[in-house]
Amino acid sequence: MYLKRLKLINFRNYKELELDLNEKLNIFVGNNAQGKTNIVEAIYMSSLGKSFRTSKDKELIMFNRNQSYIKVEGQKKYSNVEVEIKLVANKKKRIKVNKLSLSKNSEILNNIYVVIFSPEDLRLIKEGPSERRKFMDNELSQMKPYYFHNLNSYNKILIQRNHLLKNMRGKDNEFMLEVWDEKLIDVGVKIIEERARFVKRITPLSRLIHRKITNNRENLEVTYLSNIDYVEDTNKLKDMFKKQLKEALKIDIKRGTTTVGPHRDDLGVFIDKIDIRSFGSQGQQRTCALSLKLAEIELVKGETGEYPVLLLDDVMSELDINRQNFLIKALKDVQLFITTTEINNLEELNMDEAFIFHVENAQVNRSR
Ligand SMILES: Nc1ncnc2c1ncn2[C@@H]1O[C@H](COP(=O)(O)OP(=O)(O)OP(=O)(O)O)[C@@H](O)[C@H]1O
Repeated sequence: MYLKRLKLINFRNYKELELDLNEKLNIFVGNNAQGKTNIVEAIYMSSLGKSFRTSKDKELIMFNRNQSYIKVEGQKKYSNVEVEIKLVANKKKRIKVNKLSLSKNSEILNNIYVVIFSPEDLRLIKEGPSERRKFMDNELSQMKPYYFHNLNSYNKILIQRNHLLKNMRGKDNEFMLEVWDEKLIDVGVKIIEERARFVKRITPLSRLIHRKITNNRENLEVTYLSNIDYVEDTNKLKDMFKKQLKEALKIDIKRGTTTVGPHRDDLGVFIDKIDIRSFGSQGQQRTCALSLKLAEIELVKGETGEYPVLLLDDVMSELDINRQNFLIKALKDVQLFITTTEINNLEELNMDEAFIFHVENAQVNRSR
């Protein structure tokens, strides 16, 4: 799919902005703090209904204003799609898809598909497990709205269970946990099963891409490190979760928190059996992150029939010329949005068809 038009009112530092977009390549160039990432952020919002930079919608509304509006129009293989988001200070955001108001904001998912690649993503392998869980969760949420729903439910149940655990010390009321355990297991198992499927699909895709980037020198293996000992049978998995919760009960009460469950999952990333999270060079870790991100694009295509649009926020200058080269070649079918402070760094891009937007203090001017 590709995006055709973007409109912003009182969004971040944009009082009013309307842009026609290029089907293939859009480059936003400008100095720091001018408003480049704000544009990418608005596009991301139109896909997932939330920002990748803040969980506080209020921060997205222009200073000293109380409302903000985003409209993104896109073209899919067989249909148009239009997403509108209205943010009002201290109120729930309102979202329309193709002019119809959504009763639940999670219904925004599965309309516009984006994959974002930022400098933080390059650190995906190096950082802690929460970043890798986020990697799985964001993609799964976008492709499968019920996953997003389950994840939210799981987190709410977890908060309740932890609250109860904190108030249990010294009391004989363990039976009160039973109802929360049952709910936690029920939703948790659905999350585990989806993540296991996700990793199974992304493994061969990322391995293939990684081989190409490294000229067949490295063999990438991605594994799902489920915190609950994974078994394919749903009922057995539930039993396992139950058993592990029971075994951890004393520790959980002592610590006042739930120590087992998918909120403790991780991804294992190995090259020729070596754990890259701990032993990879910085270059290897970056290449693995790149392979995973590119695999994600293929996965979205496989699941939805549409290529997602790719948001490359400040990332090109962090890649060496070989990796830039590979990225550009691999992405010829994908609409790109690139933010950069220096256009001369983008030597490998075919600028013939590109739209180049110069961003200065929230003023956007197209030079071609
Ligand atoms: N709610 C808001 N209202 C008005 N201005 C805002 C708001 N939030 C952020 N800004 C302004 O937006 C600008 C930052 O924009 P953005 O993050 O898009 O920068 P950028 O051009 O991508 O810079 P860099 O190259 O450093 O990443 C800052 O000047 C900041 O003050």
